[in-house]
Amino acid sequence: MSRETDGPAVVGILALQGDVREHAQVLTALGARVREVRAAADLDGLDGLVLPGGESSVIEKLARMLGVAAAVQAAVRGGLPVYGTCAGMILLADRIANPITGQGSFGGLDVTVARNAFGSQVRSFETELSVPQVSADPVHAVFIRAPAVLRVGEGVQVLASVPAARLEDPSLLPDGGFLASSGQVPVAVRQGSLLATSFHPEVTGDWSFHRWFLEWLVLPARGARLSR
Ligand SMILES: NC(=O)CC[C@H](N)C(=O)O
Repeated sequence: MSRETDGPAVVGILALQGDVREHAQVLTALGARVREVRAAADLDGLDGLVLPGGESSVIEKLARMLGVAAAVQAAVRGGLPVYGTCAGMILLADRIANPITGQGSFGGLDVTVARNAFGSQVRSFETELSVPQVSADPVHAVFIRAPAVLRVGEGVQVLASVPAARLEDPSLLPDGGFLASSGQVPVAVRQGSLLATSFHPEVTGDWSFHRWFLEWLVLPARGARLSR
């Protein structure tokens, strides 16, 4: 496999549907080189990958048809840093509580998500999140038909949450367990080299999560590979 040994990190964006351009603008402004990914070969030599917001069932179906789904799954298993926003979070989740018929996910992130858990488009909301690991300032987050994380596995770190009362149907949260007892529902999680947010930093002008993804997941993994 060919790999450039210096220059900017090369970050792919799965470009089948969704807000690809918005992610490209943020990543480019932060100094990464962006490559749109539509085929398995486009993943070759990437330092990181972004799964954008959009419609998860459409993205997953197209990815399967184009043979890129299996390649993304292999890349995730191989440790490629991946950041999924909104639909991208659903694509990374190991379990979807309410898939449409036939909908699967790429998986890798040990969470259960519920699609559209905060309600329909008209119930979209914006809020300031406290995310001390990612930013000293509150992070501005916009939720558009966003998924909620209902369960997290042991290796999953919760970076940010919102009150469970925000859910369209708070009884979605499983009884017992720390999620239910905290009254909060996670909206930003990290497991190893995988990062996922229910919301869309690419549309708000708040670049904290992209910056954190590049600095803490993409560049260290790249450094480790290059020094091998
Ligand atoms: N803004 C979004 O990415 C919405 C996600 C969408 N509701 C889905 O299920 O894929």
